[in-house]
Amino acid sequence: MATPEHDAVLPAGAPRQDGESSPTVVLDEVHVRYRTRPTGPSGGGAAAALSRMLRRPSAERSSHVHAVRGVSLTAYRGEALGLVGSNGSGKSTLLRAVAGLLPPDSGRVYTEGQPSLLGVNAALMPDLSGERNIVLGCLAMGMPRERVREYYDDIVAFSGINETGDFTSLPMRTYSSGMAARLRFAIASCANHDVLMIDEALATGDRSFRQKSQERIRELRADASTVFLVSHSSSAIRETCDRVVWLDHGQVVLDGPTDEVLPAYEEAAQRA
Ligand SMILES: Nc1ncnc2c1ncn2[C@@H]1O[C@H](COP(=O)(O)OP(=O)(O)OP(=O)(O)O)[C@@H](O)[C@H]1O
Repeated sequence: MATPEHDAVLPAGAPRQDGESSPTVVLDEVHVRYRTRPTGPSGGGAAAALSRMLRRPSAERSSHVHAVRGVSLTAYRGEALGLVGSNGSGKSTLLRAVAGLLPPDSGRVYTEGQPSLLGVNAALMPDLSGERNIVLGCLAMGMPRERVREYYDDIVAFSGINETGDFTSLPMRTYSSGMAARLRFAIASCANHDVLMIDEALATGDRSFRQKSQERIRELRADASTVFLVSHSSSAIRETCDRVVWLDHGQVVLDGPTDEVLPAYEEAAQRA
């Protein structure tokens, strides 16, 4: 069995194509399991004591969810790759493994640079103002302070959060979910990334914002970034991605051009 590992750089032996289309992410037989423990009433109350007395010994054992099962794929510079699959098929887990947030149990993840994961729950601070979150978010992505100042106005303009008032000075908890999602996307996509992963973050924006973000994704790709997009919206995938990976129960069902994989996935989803 291969050693579980997340390698920051692609090894010399990784498959390479000529010129610009070099690989940015290589997954080699990646397996990810979550350890889970059965829940029950806790603490010293009567319900907890009764629950402990009634619990069978086997329920004490922790079990696991095998969320990603032997996924292998290679993503290249300039590629936008959509991940589709039903709820619980392992899409978010796979992205978290690529981002280095979840170490694989076995198999290997090679990435070029540090991938940035933009999820619906990206860690912005609800009690801090939009302005503070922009600065902290950029610093957290490793951007030098001077660059943050340089990008600040663009981020505010792109997010559109000040269109109806001075929202940058207000705490983020006062934002609508769509505004927060727009700000997250604006922060994450302001700089070039070798690998940018977007997990359903486009879903909350309105139509005009979705168009703007798709345009931004095209620019990132033109600058040779690789973009992963997880979405339940076929139109977002169709408009953004040229390649689609369909996951089911943690395994790759199909991996290929969008116009081949997406119709097959949609047909299977309709039958289910
Ligand atoms: N923190 C966790 N602990 C235990 N199991 C988890 C955890 N997160 C996800 N899982 C399980 O792992 C499997 C894959 O979940 P994942 O969130 O990756 O799927 P998904 O394809 O992104 O789903 P969705 O489309 O609903 O967002 C599911 O069975 C889920 O219940």
